[in-house]
Order: sequence, then structure tokens, then C-alpha cells
Amino acid sequence: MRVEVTGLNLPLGGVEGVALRVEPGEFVGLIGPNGSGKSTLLRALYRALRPDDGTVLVGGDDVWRALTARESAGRISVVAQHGGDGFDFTVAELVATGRTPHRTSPSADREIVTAALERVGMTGMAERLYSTLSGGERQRALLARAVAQRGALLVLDEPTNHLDVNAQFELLGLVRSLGVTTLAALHELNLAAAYCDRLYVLEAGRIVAHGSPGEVLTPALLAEVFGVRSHLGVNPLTGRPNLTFAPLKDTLKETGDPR
Ligand SMILES: Nc1ncnc2c1ncn2[C@@H]1O[C@H](COP(=O)(O)OP(=O)(O)OP(=O)(O)O)[C@@H](O)[C@H]1O
Repeated sequence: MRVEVTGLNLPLGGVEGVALRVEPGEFVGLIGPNGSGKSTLLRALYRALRPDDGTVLVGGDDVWRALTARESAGRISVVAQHGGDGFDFTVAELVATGRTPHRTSPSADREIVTAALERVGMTGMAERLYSTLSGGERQRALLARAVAQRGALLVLDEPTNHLDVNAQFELLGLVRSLGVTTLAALHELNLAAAYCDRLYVLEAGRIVAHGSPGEVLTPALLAEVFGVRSHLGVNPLTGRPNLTFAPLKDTLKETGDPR
């Protein structure tokens, strides 16, 4: 399902004049420093923050003007930051809330929930209370809910938070394997380089660059936007672009030789 955002101005986060596209089946990453407006922009896409101006088309329909909240929830699956906080649900109950926008039978819903839990490897935790899960387990439960929701667009807000290095690969690999059009805010730039087809860079609420990871993640852009020195090479294990970083001012000298 195609996403087309044009002329988007939001009442929060300084988000102004944002235009972006996600083609059907693409995995597009949204990167930018803390506070640059990534979460705020995503909220406007999944109908949680009404824009002052501009359009958000998902599957050709204006999310804010042509779709109801229910229709939008049927089309867009979301893994938001702190998305399950405050729920006193079991994992299976949480995942079942992903079926709310759909009018399918209870038995079909149960099968979909079971399959979603299996997909994220949480079958054995179905009856655990969400509030008792670790941070990484919570992320997987929220992804299972999004899988059960079966939206044609998947929006992820920093989905790899709390995950160990292997779990980060597993989660993003799982997302890719779904083959669903995906837009994800990501902090870890090497994960963005490894998993995303294209990237958009947000700085103070404006898109300042977009393109393939190799085109976007240049030392000049990373110095300007993130204030770091960087080297773009190739990950010898995967062949994907690979960044190494250092602070602009070499504060590492003061830490001594780690060897
Ligand atoms: N409800 C709100 N009220 C006031 N300011 C807000 C609100 N929501 C977001 N902001 C501000 O908007 C800016 C962008 O926030 P946002 O959460 O979108 O950034 P982000 O790029 O997702 O950051 P991070 O990487 O730290 O998660 C921040 O300065 C934030 O303080």
C-alpha cells in the first residue's frame, strides 16, 4: 500500500513542509536526532495527531479526511513507543486488541492471534500479564499485535528499543519477512542501513535528505545533522553499508587506551 505525504505541517514538534513517499512493499526508515520530530510525524500518519495542513494518503485515501478512525486502524498497524503501557492484559488479550478494527468471527480472530504469537516466538507467553514482561518481550508482544491487525501499512516507532543485539536483528528481519509496506523511526543507524530500502532524515521537523542508505549516510550529513564524525564502509559480514562513529571533539583521548 502506497503512502504519500505532502505539505505536512503539524502543531507540535516543529514539523513543517514534510513530504515523503513509501512505495508498496518498501521498508523506509525515518532517522534524525532526539527531538527532531520523528514520533510526532508518525503520529500524524496513523491518525493520532491532526495536522494543521497537508495531506496523508494511505492507499490513495486521505487518512484524515476520507477515512474513519476505524478504517484507518484497519489499514495501518502501529507499534508505538510505550504502546501497551497501562494495559493490564495478558499477552494474548493485548494481541487480540489488534483485531478490534476488523469484523471477523471470534474463532477466526483466535486463529489470527495464535498465528501472530507464533510468528514472534511468544506462544509460550500468551497467558503472561503484559505488565510483567521485560522491555524486549513487550516490543515483541506489540509487534504481534500489529501482525494480528494485518494492516497493509506498518508504522514502527523505534521498535528496537530495549532489544539486545540479536533480538534487534530478529525483530527487523521479522518485519522485513512480513513484506508489508513499512515506515519505521530508527535510532540505530547501522540497523537502518542494513534493513531499510530508503531513508528520510528529519532535522528540527524538516526532511533534509532522502535516498538509499549509501546515498544518505554520508560523513557530511551525519556531521551536520547528528554532530558526529563518521566513516561509511561496508559491513564485511553482510555487505551492507556500515558506519563507525567518533565525537566531533575527540573526547575519547581522555579515556585512555582500552587495550
Ligand atoms: N505533546 C507535546 N507537547 C509539547 N511538545 C511536544 C509534544 N510532543 C512532542 N513535543 C516536542 O516535539 C519535539 C519532537 O518530539 P518527537 O517525540 O517527535 O521527537 P523524536 O524525533 O521522536 O525524538 P526521540 O528520538 O527523542 O524519540 C520535541 O522537542 C518534543 O519535546
